[in-house]
Amino acid sequence: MQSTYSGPSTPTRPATPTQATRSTATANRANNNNNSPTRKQLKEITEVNRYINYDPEKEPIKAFLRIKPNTDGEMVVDDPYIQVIDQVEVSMTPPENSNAYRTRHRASERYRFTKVFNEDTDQATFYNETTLTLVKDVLQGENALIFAYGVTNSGKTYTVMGKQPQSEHAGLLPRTMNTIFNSIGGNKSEAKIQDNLSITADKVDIDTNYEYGIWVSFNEIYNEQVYDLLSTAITTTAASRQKRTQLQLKYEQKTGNKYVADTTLIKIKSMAEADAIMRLGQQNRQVFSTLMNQTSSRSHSIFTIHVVRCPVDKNDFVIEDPYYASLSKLSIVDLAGSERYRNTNSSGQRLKEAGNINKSLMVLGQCMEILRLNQIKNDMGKNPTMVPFRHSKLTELFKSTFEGEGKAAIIVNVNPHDTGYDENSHVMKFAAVAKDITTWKQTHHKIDLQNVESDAKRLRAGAAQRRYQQQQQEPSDDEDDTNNVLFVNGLIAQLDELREKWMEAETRSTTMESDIREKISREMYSQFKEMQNKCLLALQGENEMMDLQLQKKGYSDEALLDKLQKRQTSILEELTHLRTKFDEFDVTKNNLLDKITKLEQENQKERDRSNYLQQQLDQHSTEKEEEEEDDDDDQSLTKENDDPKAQDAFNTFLSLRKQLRKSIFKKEELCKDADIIMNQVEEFENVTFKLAKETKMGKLLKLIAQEEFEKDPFQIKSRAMRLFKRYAQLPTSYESLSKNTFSNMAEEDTTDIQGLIAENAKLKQRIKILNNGQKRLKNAFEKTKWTMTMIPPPTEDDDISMIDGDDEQENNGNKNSQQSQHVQIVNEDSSLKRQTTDESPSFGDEEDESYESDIAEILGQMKRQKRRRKLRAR
Ligand SMILES: Nc1ncnc2c1ncn2[C@@H]1O[C@H](COP(=O)(O)OP(=O)(O)OP(=O)(O)O)[C@@H](O)[C@H]1O
Repeated sequence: MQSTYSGPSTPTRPATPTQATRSTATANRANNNNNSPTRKQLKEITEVNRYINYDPEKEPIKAFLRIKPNTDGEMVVDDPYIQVIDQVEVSMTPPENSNAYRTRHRASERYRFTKVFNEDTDQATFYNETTLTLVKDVLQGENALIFAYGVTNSGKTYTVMGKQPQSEHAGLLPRTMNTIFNSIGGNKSEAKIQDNLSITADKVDIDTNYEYGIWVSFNEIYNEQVYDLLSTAITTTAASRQKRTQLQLKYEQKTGNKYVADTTLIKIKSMAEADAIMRLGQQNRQVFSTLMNQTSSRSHSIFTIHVVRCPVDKNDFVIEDPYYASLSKLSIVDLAGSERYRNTNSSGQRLKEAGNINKSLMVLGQCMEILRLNQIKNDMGKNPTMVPFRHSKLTELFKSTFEGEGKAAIIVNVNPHDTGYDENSHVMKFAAVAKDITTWKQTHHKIDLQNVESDAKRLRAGAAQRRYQQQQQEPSDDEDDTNNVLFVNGLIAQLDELREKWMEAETRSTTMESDIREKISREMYSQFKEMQNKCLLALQGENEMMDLQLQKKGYSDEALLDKLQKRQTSILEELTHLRTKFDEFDVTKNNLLDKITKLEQENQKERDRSNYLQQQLDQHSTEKEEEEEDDDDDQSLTKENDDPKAQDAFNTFLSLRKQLRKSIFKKEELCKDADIIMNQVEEFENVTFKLAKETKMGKLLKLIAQEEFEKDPFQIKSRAMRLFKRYAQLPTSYESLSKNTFSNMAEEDTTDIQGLIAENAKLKQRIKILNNGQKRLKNAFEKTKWTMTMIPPPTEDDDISMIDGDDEQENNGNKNSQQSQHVQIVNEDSSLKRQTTDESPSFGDEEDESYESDIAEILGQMKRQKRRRKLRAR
């Protein structure tokens, strides 16, 4: 049966007189005014344009209104606010309880549609007058989109899917599938479907020069996420829903349009299969209850039919070349309820759902509005505004359709018995905007199949068979039916073949892919193996080299070890030798120490003897001097004093002076006799200055007063000072005495002194020799001690002759670090050699110097005593 659908076309319909008049006037005003038009003006311009500037290449979005009948159990609105004026127009009068009544106006509003379907419209009529033409377009290779818009419980799902029994209440989706299979599948298919579904079999003319393949997908947009309703893994519990795989929208490389990536795409072979698929999707669809409607759908469902067409040439060859094949799509969308969430008492998840539903619907409305404005702007030569398609998944997915790639139809469902005026007014306005949008008609270039040369060809089986039968038999009325059956069978066989080919192609591609993968993996594996072998070979070579090197190294190590062991042995021998030497040196050292002790004792004895001799020498010298002085004094006094009394006094006083001098300067300490003599001097009467001077008593007293005594128990020193002062205060009338007493020393005395000096010199020489011996012994002792306790650091002059020639060659550059042990031993040895062989001492000058200083001190003492004597003489 051929469709008789010829639905009303909005562009051809005249506007109502009032609208047309008002719109034209407004448009004229807008044209005369260069300022930007207001929204109202734009709307009016659109109305005018729709009729005046009709473009046959453009296709406006069709908008169908379906008013839901009052079904059982629904609340009945007292005052119906929708009145159907005619087939394309309704008016809505705001009731008193509506917001519109309170805030804006009370006058009724009129809304025009492509077609208005009242409550009595059955499903078949609605389908035939709204969808059938789009199905035809899809089978001819065009894209189409139908979406049902309306508040909850307005009849959207009923319109799209229908309800049981399907024979009467099948929605436009099953009817579409039925039409498609009727159209492309032939009579047999039709009969089968009728038995099962009891849907009136609509059929559209198709281009028989094509073979058709039908594929379907069923998706859901819920909370701005896209899901697959045909996924086998779908579960129905709310918790598991959260884990459903979210699908992504991706760009088609060829067209740049968005599609749902990785969604299940099922090839449908019959209406029965299509029905099963639809029911599966419906079961999986999200349905949540709200306070307003227990069966309210909270998601948008999208059922897409993909029609693939492959051309058939005049020789009944199906050209399976993708270049000639075409794909067209028909999407049927059951939108979620468009009510506003504040009216639903929603909360939590429901509120989020409502927000998202309304967001996508709001974006859909915005897109429609801007598309419409852009059309007007385009007519006025202005730049278009960006359409916010990407603000929601729904608009993003159907962007291409709204932009002109295919036809679109909106089914607006209203339920005036249950839904409030304000909600339905909103829906009406949306539809009013949508219907003003035009999309471009798609032009299909006829493919010239006469000279198609393609490798992807196969003979259409059914057609060949039919042709053969036609040639064999003359046609008759009965035969016509038979031929039809044959034709249908041929078509079915052809489709089966097509399907098989399809499957083959798929299998081939899958096999090829797997083969390629396997080949690549084999190739990679072989390359990997080759690389592995190479690496292994290289490693083996390296390993062998290493082994060789290790062997060589092992050999040289052994040699080195042997050498080291030899060296160790030689070092041990050296060590033993040195230890023996050390023991010997130890004995020598002890002997030397004994010798040193003896020499020191001898030295001390010699020193004592030297001191004794020095004392003797001093005493002798002093006595000589005194005798000399005494002789000299006596001689002078004899010459100068003729008076006997004076002479006596002089002699007595002189005697006292001599006694006093002897007593004081010959003894270490001032003893009793000095005190007695001093008393006599103090008590001596009539002492004159002259007497004190001539007897040199004053001088002696002065010397005594200046001298330092170890002990002075009788205060000789202070008493001498007092006497000296007393004598000094006496009147002076004497002549000075002769001065030099030493120059007249007797010759024999000088001889004695010379003898003593000579003896002293001999003693000195002997002391020096002893000191030298002592010093050498000390030196030897110190060396021995140094060897035992500390080893000095090596010097450049140190002997390293113990290191053999080979070692020197091996150890060039780091001698010091490796030979310290040898150097230490050699040092010790060489030092010991030096100690035993050197005649002249290398140190020990301090001892010499101390000895010399001792001698110098002795001589100094002698000189001092001599000087003192001279002073005394003076
Ligand atoms: N034209 C009609 N004739 C008979 N029954 C109808 C009609 N329209 C709707 N119904 C019935 O009304 C009820 C609500 O309709 P439906 O479920 O299609 O509303 P809806 O808009 O899809 O709601 P939701 O947005 O919640 O999915 C259903 O039981 C449906 O069968």
